[in-house]
Order: sequence, then structure tokens, then C-alpha cells
Amino acid sequence: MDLGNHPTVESHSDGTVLTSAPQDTPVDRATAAARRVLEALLLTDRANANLERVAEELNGIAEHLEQHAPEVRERMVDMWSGEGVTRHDPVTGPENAIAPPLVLAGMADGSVRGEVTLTIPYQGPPGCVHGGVSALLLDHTLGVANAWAGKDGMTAQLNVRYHRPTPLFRPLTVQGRQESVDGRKIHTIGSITADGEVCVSVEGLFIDKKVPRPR
Ligand SMILES: CCCCCCCC/C=C\CCCCCCCC(=O)SCCNC(=O)CCNC(=O)[C@H](O)C(C)(C)COP(=O)(O)OP(=O)(O)OC[C@H]1O[C@@H](n2cnc3c(N)ncnc32)[C@H](O)[C@@H]1OP(=O)(O)O
Repeated sequence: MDLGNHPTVESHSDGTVLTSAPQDTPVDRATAAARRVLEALLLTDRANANLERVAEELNGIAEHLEQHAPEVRERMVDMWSGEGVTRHDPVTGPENAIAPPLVLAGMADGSVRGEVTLTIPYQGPPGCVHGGVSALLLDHTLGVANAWAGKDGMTAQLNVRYHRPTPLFRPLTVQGRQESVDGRKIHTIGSITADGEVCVSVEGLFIDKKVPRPR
């Protein structure tokens, strides 16, 4: 993948923030509102929330946004331009309403780490995080760990082990670390822990390969 140069956003005592934390900008505020809507739609009273009108209003908003959208190709070029950190991916992107979003920091020991609390939109088993969501978070976290380590690639294999249910509504620590590089093969590991206990662990094989940015 062509990650370009990724200047760090800011440094903290607990690491260097690698992903783009949500900012007080119209697009980030609108996306945060959309996330709120996703959750509220799942929680609201089916019978008494006047969902007919809600559907109409939401479609109105979608139409407005679509009317102001350039060609997808053009938008993709814009999305991938510049040297900033990713703002649109489905894990850390503050501009992506399906991203929780997870904020990841690079640590001096070479690992990357972030804390996130997942809620109803990410539910799998009752009260627990969907296994595919955990895999998504970890795939991306391993990708960022590779970038932090200085050699990244595309996921070829992701071996996910679910040790115990991952709880919703509790702070989760998501971590990744590049273990070794053997030619084009990159081995990276990671985990999701809750209250200090490992819920999910992964071993990833990445292959050094660049997908060109749209231009
Ligand atoms: C200062 C720091 C700044 C930090 C900045 C932070 C911000 C970071 C920003 C952004 C982070 C982004 C994070 C993104 C994370 C998400 C990642 C994804 O989701 S990637 C999408 C899903 N993955 C695919 O779609 C791949 C699809 N597969 C392929 O394209 C190919 O199969 C590929 C590239 C994996 C390999 O294809 P070939 O043609 O390039 O290579 P061949 O020749 O086949 O293999 C090379 C070697 O690898 C082995 N290999 C390949 N695939 C394998 C596999 N699946 N299992 C085992 N071995 C495999 C082969 O056996 C071969 O080994 P032998 O050299 O012979 O020893």
C-alpha cells in the first residue's frame, strides 16, 4: 500500500498519535452526528419515534449530500491526497460514520495502542462485540503498527483467536506490534483486552505490496 509520508499529528506522554483524532470541524461534527443517529436508530422505540418522518428527513439529508458530491473518482483522489493521516478509513477515520473511531498512538517500544468503547452498532452476541468487528479493528491496527515500524503491506492472512467474549460498553485496549520481517513477508501480532484480560488475539501475515493512490 502506498501510505505516503505520515507526519504524526501530535505527541502525548502516552505515545505519538498516529491516526487522525476527531476535530472540531464541520465534517467531523457531521460524521459524529451520523454515528449518533446509527446508535439512536437501534435504540429508539420502534412504535413511538415517528420513524416515517425520521426516514423522510434522513433521506432529505442524504439527497443534499449527494447533490454536493463530485464524481467518485475525483473524490477518491482528494481522499488520498496530501500527506496527512487517514481520515476516511472504517476503523480510525473521523470522517467515516462506521468507524468507532479508534485513535491509535505509536509507543516508544514499537507497538501501537488505542482505547475504545464499543456500543450497540458493533454488537454480535448479546452485549458483546461482533467477531468480525474485532477482526476489522485488529487488521487495521496491525496495518498501522507496520506503518509505525516502517514497513507495511497488504494483509495476506489474519489468524484470529477469540479467547472470551469482548464486552460492549467497557473500555477496550487495542494493540499491535510488528514482530519480524522476512523479505516481503511481514509478521505482526495484536490483541484486544478488557479489564486486563485478553479477549481476542491475532497473528497477521502482511506482504509488502503497494497499491497506488488514485491520481
Ligand atoms: C511515522 C509513522 C506513521 C504512521 C502512520 C499511521 C497511519 C497509517 C495509515 C494507514 C494504515 C493502513 C492500515 C490498513 C490495514 C488494512 C489492511 C488491509 O485490509 S489490506 C486488504 C486485504 N488484503 C488484500 O486484499 C490482499 C489480497 N491479496 C493480494 O493482493 C496478494 O495475494 C498479495 C499482495 C497478498 C500477495 O501477492 P503478490 O503477487 O504480491 O505476492 P506473491 O508472489 O503471491 O507472494 C509473495 C510471498 O508471500 C507468500 N504469500 C502470499 N500470500 C500468502 C498467503 N495468503 N499466505 C501465506 N503466504 C502467502 C507467497 O507464498 C510468497 O512467498 P515466497 O516468496 O514464495 O516464499
